[in-house]
Amino acid sequence: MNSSENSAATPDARPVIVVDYGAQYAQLIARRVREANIYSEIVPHTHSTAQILAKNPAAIILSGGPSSVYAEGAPNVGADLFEAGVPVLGICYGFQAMAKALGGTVAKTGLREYGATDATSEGGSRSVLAGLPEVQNVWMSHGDSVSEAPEGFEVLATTAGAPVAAFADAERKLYGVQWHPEVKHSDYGQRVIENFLHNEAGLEPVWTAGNIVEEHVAKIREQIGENGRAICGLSGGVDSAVAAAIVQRAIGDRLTCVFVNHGLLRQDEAEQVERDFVASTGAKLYVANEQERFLSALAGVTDPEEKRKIIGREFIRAFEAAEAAVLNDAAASGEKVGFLVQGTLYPDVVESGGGEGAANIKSHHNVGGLPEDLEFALVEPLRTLFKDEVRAVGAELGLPSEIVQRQPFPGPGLGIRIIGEVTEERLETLRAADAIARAELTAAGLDQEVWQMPVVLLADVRSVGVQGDGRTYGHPIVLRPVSSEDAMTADWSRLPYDLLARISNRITNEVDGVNRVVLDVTSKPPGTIEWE
Ligand SMILES: Nc1ncnc2c1ncn2[C@@H]1O[C@H](COP(=O)(O)OP(=O)(O)OP(=O)(O)O)[C@@H](O)[C@H]1O
Ligand SMILES: O=c1[nH]c(=O)c2[nH+]cn([C@@H]3O[C@H](COP(=O)(O)O)[C@@H](O)[C@H]3O)c2[nH]1
Ligand SMILES: NC(=O)CC[C@H](N)C(=O)O
Ligand SMILES: [Mg+2]
Repeated sequence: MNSSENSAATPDARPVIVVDYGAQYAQLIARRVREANIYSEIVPHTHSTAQILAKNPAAIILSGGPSSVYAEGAPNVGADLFEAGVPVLGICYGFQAMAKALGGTVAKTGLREYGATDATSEGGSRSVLAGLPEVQNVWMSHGDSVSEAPEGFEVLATTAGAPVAAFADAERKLYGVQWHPEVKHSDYGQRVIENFLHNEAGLEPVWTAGNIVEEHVAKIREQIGENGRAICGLSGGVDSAVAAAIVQRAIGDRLTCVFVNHGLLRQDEAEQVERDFVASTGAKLYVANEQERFLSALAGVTDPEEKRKIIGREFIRAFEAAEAAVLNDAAASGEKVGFLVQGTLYPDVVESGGGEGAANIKSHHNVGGLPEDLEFALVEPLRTLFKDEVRAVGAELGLPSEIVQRQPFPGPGLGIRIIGEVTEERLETLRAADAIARAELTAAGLDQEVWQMPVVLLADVRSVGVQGDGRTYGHPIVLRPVSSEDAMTADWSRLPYDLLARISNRITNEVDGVNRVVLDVTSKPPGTIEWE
């Protein structure tokens, strides 16, 4: 998505639906569609044709997947999906499933293609390959092939291992490619996707940062009403700052931001949020000092999910208390209250098991960690966006780059970075170590290279050390620097050794009770970014 000019047009609310056949790349397909300035959502292949069509899709993309279409129990696509008049693009497994459903032939050819391959296409209508060279480098990952295209289809390309590597039926607006246009290794992949969306399906590229802001401002005005008032949970992070700015644009000073100091913050964080946020936005800010509430609720708790649920619940209790403190008069005078703005993003929803068909990986405090007796009506303008999209929206709203480019910090804060029970003493230890690591990363000029760097205290692990000629029996600190595009996947950052050495030296010298610093070299998956 671009931060864009043509904000006058209204966005096409109809999504492009990506049907996920268990692909490694379903998320990536949705992102590429969004990069083409068209809104996209993912659904699992267990959705029936009726469920898919109920979403009123502007187009449909069938993803790749690990199965073979001819195997018993393989996920199928109903032939009725192709009769709805909605343009469809099949990719890899999706392409094969489409061929089979429409009467073509798919077989195990024994010709496996993994990685870079040349696809050749000559003459004909070109269709989704319009404007591409006749021989292009595409990225493949298949062992099955379409050997005969269904009736009515034109073969658009071939490769050494795939006699039918791409096909099209322009009349019915049905298309398929054996390769993966969504991965960057396919040289013209994005062009194939854009040809499909813009030229063949005829969709306007109007899903832009400017339009998202306009659409949400209008929706929020309607939801909150003429005389409604709202509070916004503000953390100092990007998401809540952008959410607050959108809502402020919609209802002005009928919005009050509430910053909860839950005692799980990093060093100097509370002061910094109070200072910077108000200075750059002029928003009304109420600071709720709730350290006691959270720490006593967390006493004795070690299970990560339990911690998250407790923190999610206490956040809501803190918001209720704050609302009573700041909006009591408004409620008494008959104004509408009870709206809570949160900076919830798409990945928070997916990881909390709220993405359709997704597993519950961990309960994000603002989604899966919400209590059942929640009485607020939630206002979540960023709920369908990825982080980089939120940053584009923030820039569009004119927020300063210190806020827009800020590294993420989870709402449950240091509470999920102490492995073991959360106590005041452990928080102090972790705060000191974290402050050193952050200061050194900043001094090395690497804040923008690194997505975020959780610093974790293994409070229940001890190891033997030697410091000042004496034996120590202390705790390890874990550094978890990662690079990422949207927090859904991540890789560990290759920080320079001398920087790591400086951080390690300073932490073991300056922080009492810590005698060892270790580096987490796990990507996501399999590890998540946070340890709990
Ligand atoms: N200390 C806090 N006080 C009030 N609200 C909070 C606090 N921490 C988190 N929240 C709420 O929970 C939401 C989700 O937190 P999350 O950390 O994902 O977002 P963020 O802090 O706004 O941005 P970032 O992900 O960049 O840290 C926030 O957008 C905000 O509404
Ligand atoms: O506001 C939040 N509430 C939460 O409960 C939460 N849990 C993880 N995170 C942040 O989400 C991103 C992905 O983290 P994980 O790989 O650990 O799931 C990373 O950026 C994490 O810091 C949270 N943010
Ligand atoms: N990546 C895919 O979608 C693979 C599809 C199918 N399993 C094959 O091997 O051809
Ligand atoms: Mg945060």
